[in-house]
Amino acid sequence: MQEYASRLEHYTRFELVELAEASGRKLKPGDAKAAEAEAILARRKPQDWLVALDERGKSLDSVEFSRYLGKAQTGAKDLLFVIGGDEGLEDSVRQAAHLTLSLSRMTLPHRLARLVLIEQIYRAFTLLKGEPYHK
Ligand SMILES: C[S@@+](CC[C@H](N)C(=O)[O-])C[C@H]1O[C@@H](n2cnc3c(N)ncnc32)[C@H](O)[C@@H]1O
Repeated sequence: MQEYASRLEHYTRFELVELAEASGRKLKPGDAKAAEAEAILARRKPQDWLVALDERGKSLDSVEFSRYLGKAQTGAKDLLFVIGGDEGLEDSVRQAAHLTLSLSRMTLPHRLARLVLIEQIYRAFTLLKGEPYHK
């Protein structure tokens, strides 16, 4: 994560925000998910395109993903990628999303999903710049 985060600094402003899991507050699973959704949606700014990570979402190849990043840049949009906790994301987050993105049809632990995502974001920037990282 640190390696890709520092590589990304050459291309964009990147911030990793970890919200506390609401399940630690002794809420029932549904209520914990709703509390997490509220905290996620409260962070959204008007210029953000929210991208919800979910295995049931849309599959893009790396070139298609780089075009999506390019479109956000052209439209002066900030991308807010959201990865769920153990219980996944609540429907309200998926409904608010500009894109629901799948990295694979398999369910990944959230830290692994985060690592795959950041590498793909880095790859996307190298593609947009025409740099020789992507083979
Ligand atoms: C352990 S998973 C949660 C699984 C949960 N049971 C569900 O139904 O969503 C934690 C988070 O990692 C992300 N994630 C896991 N696998 C993914 C995949 N294949 N594609 C995109 N995101 C994924 C999602 O954001 C998910 O909410």
